[in-house]
Amino acid sequence: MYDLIIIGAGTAGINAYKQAVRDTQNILIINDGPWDTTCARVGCMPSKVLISTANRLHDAKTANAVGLDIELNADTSKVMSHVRQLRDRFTAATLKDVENWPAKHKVSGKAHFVDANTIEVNGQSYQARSFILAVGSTPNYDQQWKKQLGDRLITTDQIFELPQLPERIAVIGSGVIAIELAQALHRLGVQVSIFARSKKVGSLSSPQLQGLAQHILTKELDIRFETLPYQVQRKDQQVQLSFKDAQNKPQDLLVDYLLVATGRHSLLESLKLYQIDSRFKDIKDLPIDSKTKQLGQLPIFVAGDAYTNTPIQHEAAHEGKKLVDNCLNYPQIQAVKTLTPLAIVFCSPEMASVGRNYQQLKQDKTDFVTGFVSFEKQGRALVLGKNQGAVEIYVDRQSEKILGAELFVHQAEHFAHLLNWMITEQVTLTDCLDKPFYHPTMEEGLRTALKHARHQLHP
Ligand SMILES: Cc1cc2nc3c(=O)[nH]c(=O)nc-3n(C[C@H](O)[C@H](O)[C@H](O)COP(=O)(O)OP(=O)(O)OC[C@H]3O[C@@H](n4cnc5c(N)ncnc54)[C@H](O)[C@@H]3O)c2cc1C
Ligand SMILES: NC(=O)c1ccc[n+]([C@@H]2O[C@H](COP(=O)([O-])OP(=O)(O)OC[C@H]3O[C@@H](n4cnc5c(N)ncnc54)[C@H](O)[C@@H]3O)[C@@H](O)[C@H]2O)c1
Repeated sequence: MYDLIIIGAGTAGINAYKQAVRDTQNILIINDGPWDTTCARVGCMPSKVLISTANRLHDAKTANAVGLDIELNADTSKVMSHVRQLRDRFTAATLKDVENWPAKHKVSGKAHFVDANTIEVNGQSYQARSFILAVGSTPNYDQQWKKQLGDRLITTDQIFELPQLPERIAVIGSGVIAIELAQALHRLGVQVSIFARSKKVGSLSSPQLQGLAQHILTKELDIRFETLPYQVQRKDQQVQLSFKDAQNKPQDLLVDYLLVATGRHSLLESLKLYQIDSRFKDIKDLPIDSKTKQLGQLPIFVAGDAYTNTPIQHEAAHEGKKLVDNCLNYPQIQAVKTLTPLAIVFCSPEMASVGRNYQQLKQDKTDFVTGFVSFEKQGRALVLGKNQGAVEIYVDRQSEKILGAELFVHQAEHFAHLLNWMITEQVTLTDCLDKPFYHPTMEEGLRTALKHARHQLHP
């Protein structure tokens, strides 16, 4: 019997293995499919390469904002081979790591449970005292649409394999993946039409920032809010979408591909958990503790995207690593959800959310003030030709500690880290304002927001 079996070798599983192997050699890691992680193969990394190239082109094409006039064109077959080349470099690094692990620790194949201590892979049984389930998630799409459209319906599992970018694409969804990729494709010259079932774009929960994001992004992108196609049909090598326009008139749109970005679902369903306990049939209703990630009262823990409200890479890595202690020290277990929340959307301007977001603070009836800054007239943002967007910083009225922030601004990724670390250190508004702010920088904008909050606390 193994001390621990890890199922899934993505970000969470790999981190769990690397942590566990320090304490025991009596472990096994099982993985279905490639051993190079969703993040490196079809997620974070190829998407960020595509976005980065698209933003370079966009900056050059809009260089009149900084007094330049540049004519440029993109050969999208070169762009796509660049995406794959860099992607292959990232996946190769992960695979090299895995290759160095002892062969007796690794099994390739799809695992499922037989009982609480036994799993089966490729017809063979393995037993363990504890398990980490790190099986990740997979894109949602309508099976009927897939049948009709075949290879013309794509998700993030296929898009990075396109030899070149098509002329026209329709995107379903206006969440994180949809908005990142739709904007990148648009900036690379693809005619993009976005169909969104709601009136929300990206991840922002603050009504003011959400409104601003909709306003700014719809100036650049063709987003049809609260509109979904009622019919899709394959027409030779194209897709015809039928939908009703804002005047409720039927319209048809012909595109080369339909990119479906309507969320992802957990692969826990592949594990047949109901063979452990019949109450585990509905994977949306599993008794998994949100802090310790324990399944029921069993020595079974779930890491990463398989079960989370934060399906992001660093959370998956952290959970994978931390859950090893819960497994090897069982029944002594502790919370693994310990990181101050941090989420970034790499659209442009970038969106970010740090600590508790606006909606959570409102729901909890927290007594807070909002320090606001617009970057439209901010000095450094004007110099960079990136004077768009705004930031909200939420400050507790009693303790004057920073509780959270939402951002929609150029390079929000850097502000988000600064603010996250300040929240983690439980820094107060006065502590923050006592720090140096170099001139002229975008960070001076943060100081404006902090001062705005202070003014409300001490008019
Ligand atoms: C397009 C896209 C862009 C993204 N961009 C970012 C970003 O910029 N920043 C960020 O932080 N996050 C990003 N993410 C999210 C990030 O990729 C995930 O949070 C992370 O990959 C989750 O890791 P994981 O270990 O939980 O799952 P995975 O890496 O998916 O690993 C799960 C593994 O388990 C295997 N498996 C499944 N079922 C079984 C079974 N029954 N038996 C054996 N093995 C099984 C799977 O085949 C897979 O190898 C992005 C995701 C996508 C799709
Ligand atoms: N920058 C990053 O960190 C990054 C980038 C990409 C993905 N991710 C992670 O991946 C996760 C998944 O991203 P996502 O964009 O797939 O999910 P999401 O939840 O952000 O967006 C899903 C979108 O699909 C729509 N939708 C859902 N069901 C639908 C249906 N039946 N019909 C039509 N529309 C429907 C939603 O309204 C929403 O617009 C994210 O939550 C994020 O954590 C992170």
